[in-house]
Amino acid sequence: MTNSISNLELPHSVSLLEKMAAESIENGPFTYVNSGAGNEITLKANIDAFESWQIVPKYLNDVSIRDTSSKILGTTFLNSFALAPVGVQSIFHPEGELASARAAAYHGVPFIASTFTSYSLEEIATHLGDTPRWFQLYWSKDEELAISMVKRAEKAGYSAIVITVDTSLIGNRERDLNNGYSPLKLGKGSANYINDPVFLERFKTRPSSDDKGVIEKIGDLLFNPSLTWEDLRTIKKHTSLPILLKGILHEEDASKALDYGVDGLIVSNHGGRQLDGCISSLEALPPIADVVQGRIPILLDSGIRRGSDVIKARALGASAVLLGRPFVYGLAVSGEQGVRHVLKDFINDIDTSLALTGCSSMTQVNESIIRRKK
Ligand SMILES: Cc1cc2nc3c(=O)[nH]c(=O)nc-3n(C[C@H](O)[C@H](O)[C@H](O)COP(=O)(O)O)c2cc1C
Ligand SMILES: CCCCCCC(=O)C(=O)O
Repeated sequence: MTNSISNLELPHSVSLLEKMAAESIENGPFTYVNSGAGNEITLKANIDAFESWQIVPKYLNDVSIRDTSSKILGTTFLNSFALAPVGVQSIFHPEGELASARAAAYHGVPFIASTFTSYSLEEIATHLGDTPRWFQLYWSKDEELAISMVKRAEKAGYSAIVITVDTSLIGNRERDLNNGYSPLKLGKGSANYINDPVFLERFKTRPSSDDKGVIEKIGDLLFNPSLTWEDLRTIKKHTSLPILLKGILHEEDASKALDYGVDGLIVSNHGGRQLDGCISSLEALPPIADVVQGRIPILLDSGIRRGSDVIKARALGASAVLLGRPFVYGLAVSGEQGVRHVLKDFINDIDTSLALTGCSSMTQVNESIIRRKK
């Protein structure tokens, strides 16, 4: 890995950074972040969907002072976005989540830590300062382990739990399969498991991340295909933190989420990494927003690449978005500096896009400024 290019040499577009990332790290990890499931139709649809909507700006408003923030479940999103939960970040840079956490803290961008990280959720928290953080839960087959992770997150200052629901199994990621590349088998996402008291109790002795038995056990426990809506009642009994569901695409599921007292939704197809051929996130958003009617916040990810995407997502009903692959490309190219660079550009682009839409605040962005391309 090179991972140490000076900021002056870093490009100001995600597509160029993506090319640079391909040259900076090995093919296995690059393909892992870059690829999607199956024929990558949904991966492409996520980007195309943003192109199929157009902003119709309204001018001659005073936009000299602007506010790009939004407040969601008590968390201030300074620029209406957070970092998406991304697992195994040490395959892109040795400092992995610690580097991206420091970059997030530098810019005050909320951070969502994955269950499947290379560093433990407690260690990541120490690199975040007072930056808002949420914890993404892969609800383990071992319920006690899942609850233990939630409790640890609560103790480490994470202020919401994001349960990913689109991952009953891992998607059919053909390019990774063809490469024979699996970060799970390399033991790169074990930190939250080998530091968990419930997991340790099952193992009796302290396991190491590259122990074959540990890797097998994590692989077995990681996802829980038997999970149902009723299981949400269990988690609510064990934590007072707000619960968001990540991966909601159907408006009927949004309606069920309201019935089950869920606190927020993240409309997402996991960046096209799970079910190929499923709807793009942006297309899924309007019917969900219709059902929700502002009762709980809606966030969106999958395909967010530039500031105008944030404006479009907001206009169609999202309060904020999550940034995924672009920050990982920055991490791969230049560690913390690379992520900082991506965040700086993205923040500037959001601010510029807001002003050029003719709005001085995100609260003014609504359906009146967006039209579907004919
Ligand atoms: C390398 C990588 C790892 C990811 N790991 C997780 C994860 O651990 N948990 C999760 O809920 N989503 C995970 N995601 C999905 C992201 O949270 C997000 O939904 C997706 O990246 C959005 O698509 P985009 O990056 O194309 O915008 C991962 C995505 C990538 C690219
Ligand atoms: C190799 C299995 C781990 C999957 C967890 C990370 C993830 O969600 C992803 O999309 O990749």
